[in-house]
Amino acid sequence: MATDTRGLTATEPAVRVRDLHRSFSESGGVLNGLDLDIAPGEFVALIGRSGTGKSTLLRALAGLDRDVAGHGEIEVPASVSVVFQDSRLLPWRRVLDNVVLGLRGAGAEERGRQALAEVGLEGRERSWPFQLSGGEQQRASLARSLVREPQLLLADEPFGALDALTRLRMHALLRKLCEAHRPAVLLVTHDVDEAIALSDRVIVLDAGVVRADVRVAGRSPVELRSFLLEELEIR
Ligand SMILES: Nc1ncnc2c1ncn2[C@@H]1O[C@H](COP(=O)(O)OP(=O)(O)OP(=O)(O)O)[C@@H](O)[C@H]1O
Repeated sequence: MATDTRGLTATEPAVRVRDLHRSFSESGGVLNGLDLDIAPGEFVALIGRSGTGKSTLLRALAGLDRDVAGHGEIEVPASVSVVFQDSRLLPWRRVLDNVVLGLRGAGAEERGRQALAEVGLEGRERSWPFQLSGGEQQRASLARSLVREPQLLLADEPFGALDALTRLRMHALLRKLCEAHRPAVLLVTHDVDEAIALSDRVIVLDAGVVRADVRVAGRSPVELRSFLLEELEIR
């Protein structure tokens, strides 16, 4: 199996990646011996210039890259949820049905309703996805992830398509949800300010390896921002 999944103990990292290599052609690797640990409950943002392998890493962790086997070690928790830039709600199912899709057990629907209430979509259970705004669709997508109580939440530019104000609202919501549910989070973003605002740690990926790995706590956001922009070679 490509990805090793397991239950977690308090002392183990939620995510452990060692010497991960991935290439898609003869001409060079996209991931070039990447190492990464994420602690349970830790929120890590992953930034890097376009094409540096962020989505490739996320797909490998999500188990969506079937050909990554044998290219390094990947350990992730048993329950992983993924949120993408588009909500990926099924258009032919109502919002609540999307949220609980695949869930079993008598309490599934009630848990779905609670998750929708948590993201501020109480009363929209029977709406169709097309009846929701872009931000509401992303909130439904977050509810669909969180109702599964993942130990790891992977998010690939989840707010990239939203306007600035909706984005800020989604930041506050995501922080609140993560504080309540405490999944480990890996958030891929192009937005340095989003990375600083949301995360405990920011990782800069460059040419498929970790170029910088910084803790946010205790650092001035202004100084951290300029350090990260330098690491991204944006001056
Ligand atoms: N399935 C694939 N087949 C061929 N090439 C791929 C595949 N997936 C990714 N690549 C290539 O790997 C490189 C890294 O892609 P990836 O999507 O991981 O970058 P990224 O850092 O997420 O970029 P961006 O910030 O632009 O989204 C790119 O050159 C891309 O074309």
